[in-house]
Amino acid sequence: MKVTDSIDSLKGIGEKTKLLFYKIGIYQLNDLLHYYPRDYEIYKEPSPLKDIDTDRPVAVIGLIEKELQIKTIGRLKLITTTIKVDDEKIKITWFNMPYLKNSLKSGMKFVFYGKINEKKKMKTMDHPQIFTREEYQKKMFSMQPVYSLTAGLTNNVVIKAIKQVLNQYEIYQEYLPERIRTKHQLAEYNFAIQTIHVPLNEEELILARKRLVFDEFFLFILNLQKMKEACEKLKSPFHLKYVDETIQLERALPYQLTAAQKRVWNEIQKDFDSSKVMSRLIQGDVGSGKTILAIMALIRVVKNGFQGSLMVPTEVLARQHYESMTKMFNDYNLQIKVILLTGSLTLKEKREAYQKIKSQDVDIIVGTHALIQEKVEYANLALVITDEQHRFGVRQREIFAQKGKMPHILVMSATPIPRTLAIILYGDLDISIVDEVPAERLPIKNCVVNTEYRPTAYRFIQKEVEKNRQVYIICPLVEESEGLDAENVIDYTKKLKNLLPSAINIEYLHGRMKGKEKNEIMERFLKNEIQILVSTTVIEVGINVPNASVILIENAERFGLAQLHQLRGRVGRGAHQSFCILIDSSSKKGITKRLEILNQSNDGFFIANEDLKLRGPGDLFGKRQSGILEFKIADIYQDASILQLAAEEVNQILQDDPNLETEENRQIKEQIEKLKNLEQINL
Ligand SMILES: Nc1ncnc2c1ncn2[C@@H]1O[C@H](COP(=O)(O)OP(=O)(O)OP(=O)(O)O)[C@@H](O)[C@H]1O
Repeated sequence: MKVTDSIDSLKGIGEKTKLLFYKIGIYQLNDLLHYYPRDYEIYKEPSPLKDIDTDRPVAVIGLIEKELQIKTIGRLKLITTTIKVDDEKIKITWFNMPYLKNSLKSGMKFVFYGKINEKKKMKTMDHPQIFTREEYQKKMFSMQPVYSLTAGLTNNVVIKAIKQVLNQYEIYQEYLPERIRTKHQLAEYNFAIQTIHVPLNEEELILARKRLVFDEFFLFILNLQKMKEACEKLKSPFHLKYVDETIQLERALPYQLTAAQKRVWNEIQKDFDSSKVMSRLIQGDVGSGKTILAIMALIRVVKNGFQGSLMVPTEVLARQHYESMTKMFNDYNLQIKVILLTGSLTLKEKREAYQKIKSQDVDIIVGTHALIQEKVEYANLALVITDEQHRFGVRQREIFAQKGKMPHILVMSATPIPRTLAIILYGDLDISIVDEVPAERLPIKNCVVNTEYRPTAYRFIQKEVEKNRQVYIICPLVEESEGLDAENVIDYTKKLKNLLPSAINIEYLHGRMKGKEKNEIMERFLKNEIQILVSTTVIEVGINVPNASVILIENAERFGLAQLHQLRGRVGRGAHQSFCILIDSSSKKGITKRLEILNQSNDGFFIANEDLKLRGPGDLFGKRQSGILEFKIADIYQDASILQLAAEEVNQILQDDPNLETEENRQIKEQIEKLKNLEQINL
């Protein structure tokens, strides 16, 4: 057996389970070993209720006060009871486990393990695990990994599969020099992989995690540096002379570019003036006006007779850019042809698009990942604009190099990272910062409230709609989900429709809808035919509807701060006063404190820094920032100090041995090659 063996070479994994593993991106044993847990259940000593101040599962010893009740709702069986813990009552609900009635009787004491919530001043626990005290004693202090799953695949199946592999192999060869490991107290590689999946205690887990985080950063930075070296030597085959159309557009815009936008535009122009291949990152807070800079760069390219492309993370956003660009080019009579290329086009539409791209019948191609698929042949692509989620890494550059020439690259990012980190993480790119928002913008007014505030919020929303404004409402879930106590867009929309006058058009949007439906909803929202859009976080990145003035975020406690900041950035993009209402459905002090940070500031950098302070380093289970340079295990904020160390080591190594030729460094080189082949490296 080898790590490159297929997942179904394991015992107990047949065709059906194999496909479930495929769904979460696990094809080979190697993928499985690098599929790290998203969390761990830690069975700590049962705590007294008054000491519990966390949103993590805990164990409590409870006396069953009432016989279990069974209620059937459709196909769902709800089993409820109340337990008494230190003179306080907790309402317990299980789902579809009617047999519990036989073993859990009133007057008996058990250990209940689960999350404690508070609903209408009553403490609740949904679907807790139950143990006798003896059983719990045995389990105490053990840790169980929790993996991200897909419907049909259980945590246990993943655990069993991983254990099979771990039991069989001395999996990997250590490749990191002893010197580096000792200096930074890094655990051995095999130990780290083993322990991340089967930790014996928290101390070992922290060690294992540190090693894997270091590796992830180390290899990532090493690759970036190599890439930078390679790029610096490249001469661009595209000579892009200055064109008048960009200045004409700038003059015709309904607004003045901010000083920051002008500065960044100059930096881009300088790259074009030089003979090198541009690799530039434009970093700017939400709504700072990065898009117009991208458009101006595209115009310069097109007016030099070449093609440019804009690649974004979602179809909804691709369509938005496509439409606003087409309109802008028509309005200003720029004679530029734009085409949309996304996964949801029909085969026929795709074929037509490929043809037009190949014959240079179109100038600008806007789309999702579909843009870099094999079948797309560009006639003359000179500029690729992408966002940080689609890091335009080695592989993509290679694809383009194979397809022809090396285009200029512009990466856009709204991630607020301090400059020192940005320099490391985007080491291959020159950085431009749009550090200013348009002057006439009014700062967003924020409030963090609990669920009792909803009626007031709805009255406020109604008034805003009467003023012709529009509203986003964000819910974490698409539909009601077993065991998850959070708002969902489908029921929420129904509820709002009943509460608000029928003249107000309320619709919902979520990621599981078909592409066509999503487009239709977004188009209607853009035209103000829909006034209230109840949505999941599909609207998170880039969506631009300047007339929207309110965003209400339900279960705000469930989101990371960076994500909330992104969501909030959907309003305050026009001249209207905008508002962000964060509904905190938990009553935990720590969480509210976190949300308070958003209340204090609209500045992404400030928020990221405060968040970091609050979480403190080494907080293994902090909410990971989503959407930022997706590392498998590392978190750029939380692990900032390891990132620095890894960067220092890389610099040292490359300074001493640029081609990684010494015996020690050759092993590192081999590891990179191996991981690249296994697609296990974040490039
Ligand atoms: N200098 C300016 N003055 C006034 N409005 C501007 C200016 N620059 C851009 N805008 C407008 O501000 C809005 C937000 O700009 P844009 O969509 O480019 O933001 P962004 O930086 O891409 O933000 P996000 O990261 O949230 O997508 C748009 O409606 C745009 O037309």
